[in-house]
Amino acid sequence: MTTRAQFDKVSLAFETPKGRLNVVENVSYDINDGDFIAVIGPSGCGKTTMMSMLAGFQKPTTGSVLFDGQPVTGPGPERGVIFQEYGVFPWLTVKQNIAFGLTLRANHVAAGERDSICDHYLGLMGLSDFANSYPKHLSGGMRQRLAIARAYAVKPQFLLMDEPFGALDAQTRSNMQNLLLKVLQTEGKTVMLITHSVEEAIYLASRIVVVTARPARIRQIIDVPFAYPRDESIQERPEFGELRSYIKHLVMDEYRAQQAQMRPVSFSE
Ligand SMILES: Nc1ncnc2c1ncn2[C@@H]1O[C@H](COP(=O)(O)OP(=O)(O)OP(=O)(O)O)[C@@H](O)[C@H]1O
Repeated sequence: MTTRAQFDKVSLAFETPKGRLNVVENVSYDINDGDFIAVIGPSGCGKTTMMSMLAGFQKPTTGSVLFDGQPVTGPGPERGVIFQEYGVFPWLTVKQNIAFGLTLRANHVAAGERDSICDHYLGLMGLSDFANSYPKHLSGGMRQRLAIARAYAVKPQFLLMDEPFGALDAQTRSNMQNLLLKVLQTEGKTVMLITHSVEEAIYLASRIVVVTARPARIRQIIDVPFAYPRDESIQERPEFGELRSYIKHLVMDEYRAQQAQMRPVSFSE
């Protein structure tokens, strides 16, 4: 199996006015081609920071983050990113936003094809009626779907998704999860997804990385025992319920540790 991404003894600390804040500590794991990794852990523990090193937005303080065997030095077209506050340009219309990545050199496609790709994703994301609207006229959930459409449209091999479905209502969230599974099945991608939902992690992922309260360390890596393609019926299976209880327990444990740490916020040095 080909290794696509590697975290090798990765730590990251921020220098803040109050001292050094350790956010990620000694994290090592590999992401292989075709893996779907879900990262779960308490709020503020360092999940986004961990992902942003693979996206190329942050550099580790010690250790290394590799993509296809090379140290990550910045963002790249093979890594499609859906971050919470990233990816929708307010000065472009909905359709222009989806088309944007397809006009860049790395993903360039001819105008006619660009149009049909845009129409396809506008339809899939339920945004066809808003093709010529600007993002400020969209609801939070619609903006989020637009960010997803933009990332999918350029067909990156590797998707980095930070809480991509967090702002969506339950029905849309479930539609988006099923659509992601379909996209993976047809396009064969590798995914790293941050989520707060244990159910979402089990339903979508092949492996779940449970991280500790800050600084984020690996608490446990769990293989999800369900084959792809998956459908919602797996959520009724007893193994799904057992895994859910087990992971919720781990996450709750770390959540409590994080709460204890918050009073007062702990800075080293
Ligand atoms: N540039 C920065 N400078 C200083 N501190 C930072 C910086 N970026 C993040 N932090 C701090 O690092 C910690 C981890 O943040 P991060 O966003 O990685 O957590 P998270 O687990 O993704 O949280 P959430 O689940 O709430 O999105 C937080 O305490 C945050 O305030």
